Amino acid sequence: MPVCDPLETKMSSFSGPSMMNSDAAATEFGHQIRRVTLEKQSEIRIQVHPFSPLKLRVLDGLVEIFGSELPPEVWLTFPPRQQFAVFTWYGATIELDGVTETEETSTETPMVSYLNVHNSLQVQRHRVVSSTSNYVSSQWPRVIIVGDTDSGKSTLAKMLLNWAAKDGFKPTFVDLNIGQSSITIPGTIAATSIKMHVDSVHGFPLDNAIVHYFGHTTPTNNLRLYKALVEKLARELEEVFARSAESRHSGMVIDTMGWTNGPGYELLIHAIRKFNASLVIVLGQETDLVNDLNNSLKFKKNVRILNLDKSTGVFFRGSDYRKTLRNNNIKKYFHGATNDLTAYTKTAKFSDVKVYRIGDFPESRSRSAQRTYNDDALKITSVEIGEHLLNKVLAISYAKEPNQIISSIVAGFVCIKDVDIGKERITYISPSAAEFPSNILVMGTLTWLET
Ligand SMILES: Nc1ncnc2c1ncn2[C@@H]1O[C@H](COP(=O)(O)OP(=O)(O)OP(=O)(O)O)[C@@H](O)[C@H]1O
Repeated sequence: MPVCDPLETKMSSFSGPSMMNSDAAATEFGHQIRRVTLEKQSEIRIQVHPFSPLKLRVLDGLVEIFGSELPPEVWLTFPPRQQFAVFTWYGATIELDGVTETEETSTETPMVSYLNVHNSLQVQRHRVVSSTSNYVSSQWPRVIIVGDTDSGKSTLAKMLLNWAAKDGFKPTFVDLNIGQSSITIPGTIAATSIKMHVDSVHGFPLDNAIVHYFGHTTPTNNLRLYKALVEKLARELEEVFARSAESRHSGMVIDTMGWTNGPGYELLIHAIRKFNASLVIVLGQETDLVNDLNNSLKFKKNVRILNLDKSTGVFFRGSDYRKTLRNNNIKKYFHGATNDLTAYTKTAKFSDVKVYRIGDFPESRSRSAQRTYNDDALKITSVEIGEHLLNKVLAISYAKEPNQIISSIVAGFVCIKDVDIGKERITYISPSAAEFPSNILVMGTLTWLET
């Protein structure tokens, strides 16, 4: 990677499947091995076929996918639908095997401006490491990325994390994007420390993630709960930073939802304040948003706002496609990125588990209309086990008592596959055979119908 001038209690074994490899369906669509030569500072933008994986290997030169360098000569299998760019700083040759939905090469990328940001963060990190000033006054980088949906926020977050990890730091990734979560399933507010580059196929590490279950893919179902979980996560990370100088100096990168007006804007300001962000990156042509942020944050010390171009390579994802991606994300949790893991099917007596919900919300999104369910938003209510739980994705809480549910992280998730009222038993799938850490399960509106 070239250096440009600088600008001024954890997820347990329920955390999902580990790495795997699969050749799966490529042959069904016929092998089409081809070479692609990339000139310096160019990228090939790929959307993998919806039903067939794509294999890719590097023949010559250094390439990276969103900041994660690919090993030479190793065939990597990318699952159907994955969208990514293979970028090279100095030129490279790669080989592709399989069918792509779309494929285009481009030399017009904002990568230099993104790398400039990384270099300025590195200057900040090194300054903090060598500083003798006290904990409170040390300004380690806390970056929050905001912008419209499909502006490339998660992608830039990955780059900044990967480049920092490559330079020997261990930044924390904070994922507040409940609609298209990156760390684990949708509906979660989570953070994880990035010790190595983020795997281009399998995504973020889950073993040490701090995960809270919001349970919905839109914050409007319970704005107060969303804020409460953001605040809780921010406090938990402060504790981590107080204990670990390495994490503290490495700082954090926060990914947000693409909702930037009205209540969405308020949630952004709330997150900027609670995580004490030092740099707000606004992606895309967002003059109004930049002005609003400048206005809202003018009395907040030590926060800089930087507007960067969005990459023309970012894919637009309509609402149906987003739904499909959410389903894929849950499927990945239970069955692995390349679909070659079998989840455990288990049963439990009704009396073995207790299901709770937080606040008042409509059980299905279609019935929610525009109603805002804010009364008793943080009230914990016991849920009777019944057929309404079919296909619901429930979080396994670490809480020992119901009143600890909001403040507790979750160990993982199960999906309810059958409810036998007569025998008073539920059947569920889980990525782990381990016992639950407590008998408390948390329900939201998230469902998953295996296809
Ligand atoms: N340069 C690129 N080439 C190809 N694909 C890209 C590129 N940049 C981003 N993408 C893809 O475009 C899609 C949208 O990008 P990303 O998830 O970063 O946007 P976002 O702003 O975080 O979206 P949202 O807020 O809606 O979740 C992703 O599938 C990502 O992998």
